Amino acid sequence: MIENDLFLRACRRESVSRIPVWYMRQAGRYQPDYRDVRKRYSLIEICENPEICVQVTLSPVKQLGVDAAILFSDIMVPIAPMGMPFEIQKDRGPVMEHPIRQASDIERLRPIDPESDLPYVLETIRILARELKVPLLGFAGGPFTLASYMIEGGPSRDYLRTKAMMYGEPKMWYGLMDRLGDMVITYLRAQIQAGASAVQIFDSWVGSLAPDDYAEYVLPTMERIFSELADLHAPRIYFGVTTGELLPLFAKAGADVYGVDWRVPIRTARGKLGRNVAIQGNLDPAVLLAPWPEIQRRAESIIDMGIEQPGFVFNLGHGVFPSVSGEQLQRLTTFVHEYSERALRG
Ligand SMILES: Cc1c2[nH]c(c1CCC(=O)O)Cc1[nH]c(c(CCC(=O)O)c1C)Cc1[nH]c(c(CCC(=O)O)c1C)Cc1[nH]c(c(C)c1CCC(=O)O)C2
Repeated sequence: MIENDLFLRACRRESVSRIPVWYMRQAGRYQPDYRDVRKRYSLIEICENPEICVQVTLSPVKQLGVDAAILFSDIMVPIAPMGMPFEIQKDRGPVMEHPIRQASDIERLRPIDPESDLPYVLETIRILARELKVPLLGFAGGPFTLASYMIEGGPSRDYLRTKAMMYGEPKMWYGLMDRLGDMVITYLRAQIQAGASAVQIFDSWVGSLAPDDYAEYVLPTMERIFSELADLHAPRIYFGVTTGELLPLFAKAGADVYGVDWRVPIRTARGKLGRNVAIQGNLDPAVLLAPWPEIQRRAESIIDMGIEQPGFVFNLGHGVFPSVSGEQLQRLTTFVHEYSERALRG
């Protein structure tokens, strides 16, 4: 039962008494108890075991006092039931056994049925929805970001194979975008119907595209995804990294909230996105390694810009990383609550 709905109110641009805060990748290796669990289970085994997955999802909420939980999973989880096995390699990320190389690799991709393909994800969400006092975020990867792993075969810096297909084999590319768009719609609808109160699309690597190419090759699929999720009335968040030049096009995708990284100031992001959406972000996670006064100074500046208009959620500009101190995150969470409460009182 949700008792603290600040996050949902901010996503809907309603008035709040203080700014809600959560952190991307708030569950992970910076936590000693997460590292203990990972000694016994792989990441995928955690995701496939509702009892463990619930505890991993709950632990940062209890430890940090954040205003939202995010389902512990990975963007690659629904790719396996589409017919593409993968593994998560330590300190590297997702690696595909047989990356996409030809049209038949795309044609053989299957639609997912979350209840039969991913029952453990929906069971985890149902348990969390009963136990949590703050909203639960579900999530999926963005089609471009997912395609980059499926085509490159693993993490990439320049996405050469992905872009070669996008620019040179548009029929194949749109066939892949259509299938991944269908999967994201089906997967997020199932997460919301199981109990997620909001959803986020992590399109982490889409910032590698030029605006015209994003508009041509990716935006139509994003418009379809957000439009197909509208009737469920769960806030839809769209996040990417290095997306400053894409934001005017991001605004056309139809999300309710846009997550931005530290490269674009909140005020500038609002200018590019327009006034009728909420903003989430955008502390550079590396700042968490600086002394507390520097963290506080930057958090104040972000909050001062965030509260200039209704619809602001404090977050990092990308995920928490392993060497971050849990104590600093705890201190930052308390600071955001206290500083924003005073600032909003005027
Ligand atoms: C690009 C991406 C992936 N997965 C995800 C993204 C988008 C978010 C982002 O951009 O950071 C999404 C994701 N994956 C994971 C989360 C955590 C959710 C939560 O906070 O509970 C989230 C939000 C678990 C995970 N997924 C992964 C970890 C790493 C720790 C581990 O292997 O246990 C976690 C906590 C593995 C993974 N998975 C992926 C990569 C690149 C890696 C390796 C990077 C790393 O090692 O941190 C793909």
